[in-house]
Amino acid sequence: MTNLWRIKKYLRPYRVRLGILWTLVLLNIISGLAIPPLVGRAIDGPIDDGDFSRLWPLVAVIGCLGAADALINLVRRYFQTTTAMAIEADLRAALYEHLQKLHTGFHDRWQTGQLLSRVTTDLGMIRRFFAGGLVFAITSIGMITIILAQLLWIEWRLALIAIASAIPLFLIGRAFFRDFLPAARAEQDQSGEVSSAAEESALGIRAIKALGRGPLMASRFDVEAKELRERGIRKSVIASRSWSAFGAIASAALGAVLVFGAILVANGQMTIGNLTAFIMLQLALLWPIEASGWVMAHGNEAMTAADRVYEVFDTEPAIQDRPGARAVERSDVNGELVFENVRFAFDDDPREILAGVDLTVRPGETVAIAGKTGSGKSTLVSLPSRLNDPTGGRITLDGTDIRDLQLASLRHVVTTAFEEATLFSMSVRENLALGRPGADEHDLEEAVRVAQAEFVYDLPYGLDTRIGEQGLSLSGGQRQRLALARAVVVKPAVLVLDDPLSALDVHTEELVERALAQVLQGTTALIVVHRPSTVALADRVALLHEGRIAAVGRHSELMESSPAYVDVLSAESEEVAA
Ligand SMILES: Nc1ncnc2c1ncn2[C@@H]1O[C@H](COP(=O)(O)OP(=O)(O)OP(=O)(O)O)[C@@H](O)[C@H]1O
Repeated sequence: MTNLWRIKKYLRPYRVRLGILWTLVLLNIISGLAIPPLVGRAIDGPIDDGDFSRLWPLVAVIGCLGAADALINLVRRYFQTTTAMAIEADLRAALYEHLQKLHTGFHDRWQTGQLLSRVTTDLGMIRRFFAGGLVFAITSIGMITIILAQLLWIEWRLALIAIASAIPLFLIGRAFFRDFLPAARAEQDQSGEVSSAAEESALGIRAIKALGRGPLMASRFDVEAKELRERGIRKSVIASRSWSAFGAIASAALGAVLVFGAILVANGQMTIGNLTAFIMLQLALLWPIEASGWVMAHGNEAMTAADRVYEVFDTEPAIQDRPGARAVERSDVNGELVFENVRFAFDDDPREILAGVDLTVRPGETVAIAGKTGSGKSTLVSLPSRLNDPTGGRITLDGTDIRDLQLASLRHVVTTAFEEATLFSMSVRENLALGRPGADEHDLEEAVRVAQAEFVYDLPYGLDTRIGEQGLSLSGGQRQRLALARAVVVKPAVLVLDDPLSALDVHTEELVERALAQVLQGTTALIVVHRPSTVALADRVALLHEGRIAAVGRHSELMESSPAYVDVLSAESEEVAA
């Protein structure tokens, strides 16, 4: 309950709307429950006396109350739905913003499907609770209280029968809470597993087809989907059992009232009009009692949904601005990047990937990082833009620890292009300008030229062509060149390139390198290299070996002085040749 309660801060901006909503709910209850006593009065009065002149005014009042009830209902539903949707949209935006702040380690650990189901299904459940369950709950409590008061007023002995039926209802409700909550959680978690499986299959469709593993993946998906179905059925069985029991007890209570009511009428202790009003009210009680089963189910689902959503909200962004962090302007940066005894280990992994890296990259210098596969090159270059933070030592930019610089401004100054070129479902122009929304036509043209990505002008709508999810309609090399152009557009002070030319043919790579060399003049750059040809871009090369920089120098010097360096490059070139 506590997590669902925490959502109240998202309700605050809608205070006025919620105020109107609750007033309408109250009016709805009053207009609905005023009718049965009036019917009773009509039966015992004008109908019993056969005095129709007194009947019509009562009929008119009952008619007006019915019409008012329907109208209020309509307006209430409008407020209820629009307010709940607005709250859901706010929560979704907040959750998305929070996900953006969480460091990459969080996203490595969490399956995307589990996050997707939280952003979609779980928030939907919370909305349905606020739009339906909560309003029903409050309406039901209000109705039950007023109806019980009316029943006691009309005939207390019959009212006791109605009240006695509350005991088994309470017991069933308690058992329901005990069983339904874990069942709902299990179903929601499994729904995340199914989303993950579907998402992985969609992303990996090429690999699945190429390996001829369609049937295998389908059968694995089937297992997850069946599990979801079974958990869903288990949950529904618990809910239906309780709802049926609720309905059965309420109907039994109604039957008992009919029998005892008939005896009281026969003995002249109760009028027929009062018995009719009593039964009408008790029938009106059936609805909130039945609805309470539904409300409890929704409430439970919303509680587990809120727990799942707050698991994400409660994860503190591991990489944040330090207190007193200052903004850094591109124009103020010289670009001296220094790694001082930098250590790094991934969460929950005792191995140190970096075990004391010392490296100075001078302003405007291009340093290539070479090393065996898995030696930690990508890890090392993820540190200057704070995609990860070192677990020991520090990195300075112009002498200031990068953790003392505001994160948002740091990432405008230090930009990275990765080997895995992720493009977004937007136009080529939007993709290019992602890191610098104010970039003009000339900046984009220059970046496209540097990355040898002129093919974009031949796309059906040139720069305005919308490229598909992950740029799937482009080749690997084309995507890589666009991602490189995107990093170049930013004109950062420090450019980090994590093997961004791996998918290019040797000829294109040479052209890109030649153009890139001009851009790199005056830009501090850190480039992960695999191919000896890419090393040509660098002023110096640093060899990463067993978590440390084992050698630094010009390529030609290292070729002479470092057998380990020769080994790494020859291994890489054999791989490339293969
Ligand atoms: N998110 C992660 N969690 C745990 N370990 C990781 C994670 N990412 C990478 N590693 C491990 O860290 C080590 C270094 O990986 P990294 O990707 O930095 O190496 P690399 O030198 O860039 O490799 P390659 O040349 O193959 O791209 C590897 O052993 C890898 O298995």
